[in-house]
Amino acid sequence: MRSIPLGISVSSTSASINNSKTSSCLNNLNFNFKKSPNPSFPSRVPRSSHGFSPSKSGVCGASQVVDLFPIVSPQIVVREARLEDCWEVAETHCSSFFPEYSFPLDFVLRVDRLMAMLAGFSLPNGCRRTCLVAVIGSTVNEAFFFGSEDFKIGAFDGKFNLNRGYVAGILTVDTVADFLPRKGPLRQRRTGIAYISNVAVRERFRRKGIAKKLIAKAEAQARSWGCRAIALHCDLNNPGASKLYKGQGFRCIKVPAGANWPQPKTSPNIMFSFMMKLLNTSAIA
Ligand SMILES: CC(=O)SCCNC(=O)CCNC(=O)[C@H](O)C(C)(C)COP(=O)(O)OP(=O)(O)OC[C@H]1O[C@@H](n2cnc3c(N)ncnc32)[C@H](O)[C@@H]1OP(=O)(O)O
Repeated sequence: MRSIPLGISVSSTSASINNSKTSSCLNNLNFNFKKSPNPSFPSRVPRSSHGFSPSKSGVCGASQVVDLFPIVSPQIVVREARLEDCWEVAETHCSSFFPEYSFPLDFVLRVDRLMAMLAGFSLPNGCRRTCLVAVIGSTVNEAFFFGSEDFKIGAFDGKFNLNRGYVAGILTVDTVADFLPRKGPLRQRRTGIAYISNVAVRERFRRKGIAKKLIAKAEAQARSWGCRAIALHCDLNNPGASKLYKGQGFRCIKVPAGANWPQPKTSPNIMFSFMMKLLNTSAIA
């Protein structure tokens, strides 16, 4: 057990949030479909359809194989989402979190997600938010852009490039930290802790190390914002995601019994572990 500067203890073994209200919300998506659980925290974990098996002890894992033999796998670039990515971001999100939906509901979901992203999200003053994408097959000169550096449309960069590649994975990182306990009598927002949500990789691209790359980039982004830690909620019934985050150095936070601990708003049946990782701030990317 080690301690993280939050006044809470960190267990490296199992996830435990001793709060029965583990239902709750997704802070940065505007979905309102009653049928669905929180899209960021799916109750159903789609199984991957890759050709590799997860690593057993001492055996090289699938995503490690891709790291070792990059030649046989297409190049994956992780970057900030731009305007031209928005439909594929919506598709990746919906197909990963709502795989059971079929036409026409799946189409409505994608349009809803797209509108939410383009409309933008209201962020408290000083908060940052970035949607990262992992793209495959972006071969031509990445330097040729239309639009402007400083212009943002919703969660997207206002510039775009006709050679955009294909979005295979997504991740949102922000500094909103809605799910952390507030500080002091004024209940001030905690600063310096970035929050990851909406991690999704298209089913046919899973177990190739894409989520690992997205997380690494999110950590670099958080460091560049001056954050000292990064956190997330993970559905306890999502063993693949838990393994991913533990493998990347996240540890489960044990919330003290009776603590007034904010929870993501989703279906009341979903239980989450809150996971956190301290960032090595000397390694600014
Ligand atoms: C904070 C949040 O947003 S939680 C929500 C997480 N998202 C989802 O559940 C959506 C549906 N699932 C997905 O999109 C994907 O399966 C993800 C995001 C969980 C994983 O994406 P991937 O690109 O496949 O992960 P990646 O290839 O980087 O895996 C890295 C390691 O994580 C672990 N891992 C990932 N998926 C699995 C799995 N299904 N079963 C077991 N271990 C897994 C493995 O240790 C893997 O290493 P290995 O392949 O060398 O054994």
